Amino acid sequence: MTARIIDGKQVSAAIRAELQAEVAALKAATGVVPGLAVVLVGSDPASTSYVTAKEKACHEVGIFSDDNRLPAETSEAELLALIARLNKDDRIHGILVQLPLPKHISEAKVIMAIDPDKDVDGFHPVNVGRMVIGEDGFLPCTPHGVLVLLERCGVELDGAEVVVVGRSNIVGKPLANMLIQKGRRGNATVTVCHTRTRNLAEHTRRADVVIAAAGRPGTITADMVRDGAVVIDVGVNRVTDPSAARGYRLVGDVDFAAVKEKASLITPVPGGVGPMTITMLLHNTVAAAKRRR
Ligand SMILES: Nc1nc(=O)c2c([nH]1)NC[C@@H]1CN(c3ccc(C(=O)N[C@@H](CCC(=O)O)C(=O)O)cc3)C=[N+]21
Repeated sequence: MTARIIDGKQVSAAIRAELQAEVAALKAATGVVPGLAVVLVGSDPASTSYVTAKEKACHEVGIFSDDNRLPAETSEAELLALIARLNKDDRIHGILVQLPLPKHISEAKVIMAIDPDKDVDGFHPVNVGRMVIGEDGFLPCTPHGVLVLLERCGVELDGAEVVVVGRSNIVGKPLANMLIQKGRRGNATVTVCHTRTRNLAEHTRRADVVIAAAGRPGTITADMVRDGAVVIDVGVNRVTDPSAARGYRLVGDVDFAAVKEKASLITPVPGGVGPMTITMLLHNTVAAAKRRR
């Protein structure tokens, strides 16, 4: 079987157009403009490019973006003071602190300092707890983006066998929790695999949907995928490539060329899950602005 390639950019563009209309309607009805504070500490090239992409996406849909770029030497106390100020700022409905942070700053402390009602990343323990028990809160952007992508591509999850490869706090763990939840976009039977899983292929071969979120190129090869399976690649790995303009190339966790000959539906990297992550951030920011009214 040769897979249909999921166009994450196209799905993202459709959702961003819907959000743009929502933002315009909110502004017309109430005068409220959703605001997102983005905080970047240091100048890691990958982080800088993600943050720039987030700010650009905000402008496209009419969200006010408050750009906070701080030097790598910023102290933990200074960062916590900035967060306290943003928590109180009425123009700001969402706060995103780009991870990873420099080693001298505790990520756990910083995440805990963000008002849970402005935590559009869905990383605060309060929102993690709400997600696990199925209560309203902010869903983390990447796993949420995966579910919306599957839904918009007509993939039925009810009763499906889903194998998640990876157990990170930002992708694997929340994704597994969301997939087992009762209701729309849930009701799946989920197996979570990781680097200590004894026979990974034995698990992935049974899956109707394989979700790769291990952060390692080549994690999923063609022999590990059942004919006709749906394959979602969450990996974003930079590999050096002297022939590329930027000196590197982006690859996922899936051996795309071989797996696409076996799957029924597959996401590429780039252009798959990545754009959905930013789109769900915009979605959460608009929801935060509406909720606070
Ligand atoms: N507090 C926090 N929240 C995050 O959501 C967060 C974070 N920290 N730290 C880093 C990861 C990574 N992440 C991505 C976002 C967009 C793309 C994306 O748009 N990728 C494009 C390509 C981008 C390119 O070409 O470089 C694509 O896959 O098509 C990828 C990865 C968000 N993260």
